[in-house]
Amino acid sequence: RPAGLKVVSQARKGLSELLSLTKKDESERPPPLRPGKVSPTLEVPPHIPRPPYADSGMMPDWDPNPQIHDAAGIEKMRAAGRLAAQVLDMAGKMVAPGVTTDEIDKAVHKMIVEAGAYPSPLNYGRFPKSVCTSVNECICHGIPDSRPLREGDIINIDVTVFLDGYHGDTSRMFYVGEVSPAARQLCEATKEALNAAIKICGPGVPIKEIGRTINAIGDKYKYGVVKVFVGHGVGTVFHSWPHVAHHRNNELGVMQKGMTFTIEPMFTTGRPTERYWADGWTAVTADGSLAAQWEHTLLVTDNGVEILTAYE
Ligand SMILES: COc1cccc(Cn2ccc3cc(C(=O)NO)cnc32)c1
Ligand SMILES: [Co+2]
Ligand SMILES: [Co+2]
Repeated sequence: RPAGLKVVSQARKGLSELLSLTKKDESERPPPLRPGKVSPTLEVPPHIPRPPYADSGMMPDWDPNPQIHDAAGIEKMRAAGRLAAQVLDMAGKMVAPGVTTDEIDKAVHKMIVEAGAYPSPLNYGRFPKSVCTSVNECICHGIPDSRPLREGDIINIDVTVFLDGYHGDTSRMFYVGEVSPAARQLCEATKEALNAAIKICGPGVPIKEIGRTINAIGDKYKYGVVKVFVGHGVGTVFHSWPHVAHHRNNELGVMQKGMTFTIEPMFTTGRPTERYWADGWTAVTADGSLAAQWEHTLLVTDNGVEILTAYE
């Protein structure tokens, strides 16, 4: 097709897409396309113990039982949490303008495998990469790709490792160069909410107290509190009971000594409702507002909780 005509047809396509953006109802708009390309899947050497879904790509139903450990299990959960925190720290040090999330994925994959562990997200529900990288309006489960990070971006890096039969799961926010005060406040407030929730945890405490505590902080800053994604029991399986809601709720269940679970609140600067990219998986805020998330894996102790994924 002569170049001139091609330009006209592209302009027409762009215009119609622009017009479609003016439509009020978000669901009428075509789902956003991923800006980058997802690279081929990386291998994990066969000698490394792997979770059952590693070969099937299944996303198993959540185990209905809490993950409660004896002394030996606690030691293994400590080791998995420690490795996850170390890998996350390494990944965070890579964050800079021009670095792609695919490069971060490759470095995370390498460090986890060299530690003799399996990167838990890989092939979990057919997730194609070894870490979740959620940038700006991406709420969680962002898939690493060829998009270079840009000055002013905020990024959540979510690392889960499967070490010696136990998962450790943690995530943090990182700034790409200088970010706006509004973006910074969102990230700090979300971290404040996670820390406040951790403080109220302990044996016998109702799990719903977590959501009450986090929701109150979201309200204080007038942020959206994401409801659709929750924290979870974690241990020999990636996800189990309890569902740990980050909003006010009436879920049953209390924390028990020896139990391990995550708290992973997500706040948004706009409305907390999600929509999905054309890949059908990547959850982004429907109104394009920024989202932030922090996550720790916790162990309920005699008088509180131990943060298994703590970092200096
Ligand atoms: C394209 O396959 C997808 C797309 C989205 C989500 C998934 C499933 N999944 C993958 C990684 C992952 C991490 C958690 C977690 O608990 N983070 O703290 C939960 N689900 C997860 C697969
Ligand atoms: Co996580
Ligand atoms: Co998690």
